[in-house]
Amino acid sequence: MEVIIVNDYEQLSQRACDIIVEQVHMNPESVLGLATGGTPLGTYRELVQANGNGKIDFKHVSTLNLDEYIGLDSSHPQSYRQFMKRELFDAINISETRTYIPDGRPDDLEEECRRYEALIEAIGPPDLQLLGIGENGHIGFNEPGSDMDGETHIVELTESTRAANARFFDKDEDVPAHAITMGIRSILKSKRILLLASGERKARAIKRLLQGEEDANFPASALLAHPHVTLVMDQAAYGMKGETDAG
Ligand SMILES: O=P(O)(O)OC[C@H]1O[C@](O)(CO)[C@@H](O)[C@@H]1O
Repeated sequence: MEVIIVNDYEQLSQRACDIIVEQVHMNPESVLGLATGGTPLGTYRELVQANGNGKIDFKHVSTLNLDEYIGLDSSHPQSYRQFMKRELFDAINISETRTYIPDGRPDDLEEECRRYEALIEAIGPPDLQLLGIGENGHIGFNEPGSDMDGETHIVELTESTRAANARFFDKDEDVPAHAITMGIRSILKSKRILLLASGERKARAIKRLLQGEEDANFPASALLAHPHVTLVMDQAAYGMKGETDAG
């Protein structure tokens, strides 16, 4: 695992953007795996700016998102489809037809899981997968105890994940209880993984990851088996005193 420690969230976002720009320069038809949550917001802001300045062209890029809440229509403001539109897609020159996110309200959930996994194979796998890490070590919505060899599936969210995500909703009880997520095996199919961690509240998870032991109770540890992971974190996530996190 390549480890890059930067001073603060701003530098982290800049560095992540540079890595994505490099990837798209190398292959203008890149497939990017994208993530939601607070951590990638700065990276998306930088990418929007880079696109505006002509430093990156998304015309031939495709994207595959990790996950979606179950029960939220794709037009719901807190759905990950709307999150991605707001934070990135609507502000860059990407064709919406090339942006893929699981459907959170399909007729048949199991069929949707199969469809999305087949899509990962057909469109991807991603050349570069952007990832955040949960305080409990979750990646995508793969919570502790998840099948380390699982593909796209339905998960029940833990109370800690629901509490962490409640900040995006008006009321705690509005946070969905289930999600559809790429499995750990689906994530590991990506050619390269760019893992981002910012802020003190991620320090415990990062420390555990860097201890280097694979453990199903700590899903991020599955990344240890991947040949090309780049971890970019700020000093606070590394456990050094530093700036505050992404919020
Ligand atoms: O970036 P955040 O908001 O700290 O979230 C960390 C992880 O948790 C999730 O938001 C899911 O709860 C992931 O999408 C994200 O990578």
